[in-house]
Amino acid sequence: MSVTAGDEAPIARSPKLLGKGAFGIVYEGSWNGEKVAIKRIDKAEFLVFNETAVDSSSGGQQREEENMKKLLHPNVLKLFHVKIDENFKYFYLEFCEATIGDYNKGTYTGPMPPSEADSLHQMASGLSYIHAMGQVHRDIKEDNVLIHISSTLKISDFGFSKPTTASGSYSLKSGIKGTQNYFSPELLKLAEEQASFGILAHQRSNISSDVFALGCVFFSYLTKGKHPFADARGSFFIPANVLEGKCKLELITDPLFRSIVGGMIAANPVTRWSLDAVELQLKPRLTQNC
Ligand SMILES: Nc1ncnc2c1ncn2[C@@H]1O[C@H](COP(=O)(O)OP(=O)(O)OP(=O)(O)O)[C@@H](O)[C@H]1O
Repeated sequence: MSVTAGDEAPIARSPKLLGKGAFGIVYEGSWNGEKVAIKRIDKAEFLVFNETAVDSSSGGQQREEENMKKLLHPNVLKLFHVKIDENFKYFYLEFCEATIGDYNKGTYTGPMPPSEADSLHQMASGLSYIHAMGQVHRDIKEDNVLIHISSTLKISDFGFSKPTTASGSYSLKSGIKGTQNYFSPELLKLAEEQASFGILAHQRSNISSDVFALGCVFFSYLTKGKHPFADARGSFFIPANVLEGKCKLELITDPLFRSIVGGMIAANPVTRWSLDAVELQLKPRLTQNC
């Protein structure tokens, strides 16, 4: 991983747009002759968007860079290079074909891992590695699992990631971050407290909230895009259903996958399954040597 500064435009004149996120635009580009995805973050926009939530130690883009630099795993998106100019910061990322969200919607029909168990295992293995490296992701969702042409799934987008203690806990002093429809019940309760009383300087959360979010991603992957806590009223009611434990596990037809997802989205973080347990349960079904 390298960092450079300079005026030379890193993005071609008419670049191919790959997607847009809350913090930046992603274009196709090249790095050392290899096709890459370049995520361009506008420094000013980022600061306005994040002004109430800046960590005392670093902003999100700095965090994304620092955290990604340390990670090297087949199921975690690789950061090759960072370039900085007056207005933007550019992340040169491993190029992927689509997201799990695209696959679920049917807009991506390219190469995938050979079986559902392989896909689930790859996602669990990437997240487990991130946790083992002492980080919590905090924004696991179907659009943050990318599909590489080699039929490999990769966890991406480290803008909200943070260091954890050895036991997997982390401070909420910079606020609760992430995507609400993937929040665990304990995070939703803390978010309600935060809305009433302000930022919870002394509260802590734990990597098990990432496991809950990945359980929701597993569910949507296995049901082609459904959310376990959505009902006929639409996605607006997902948080209320999470708090009431109203989920539709029966939509997963395979009993093993149903029990794994049930364990991952358990309401109680203490009894929620660990990723080690998830990987162990999937092992007999794997067709690939992971
Ligand atoms: N490495 C990549 N290769 C190919 N496409 C990518 C890559 N990274 C991101 N994209 C595309 O760009 C989109 C935006 O990605 P980005 O990480 O900026 O935001 P997001 O995670 O989708 O949203 P948000 O940041 O709002 O949570 C993705 O949904 C995906 O379609």
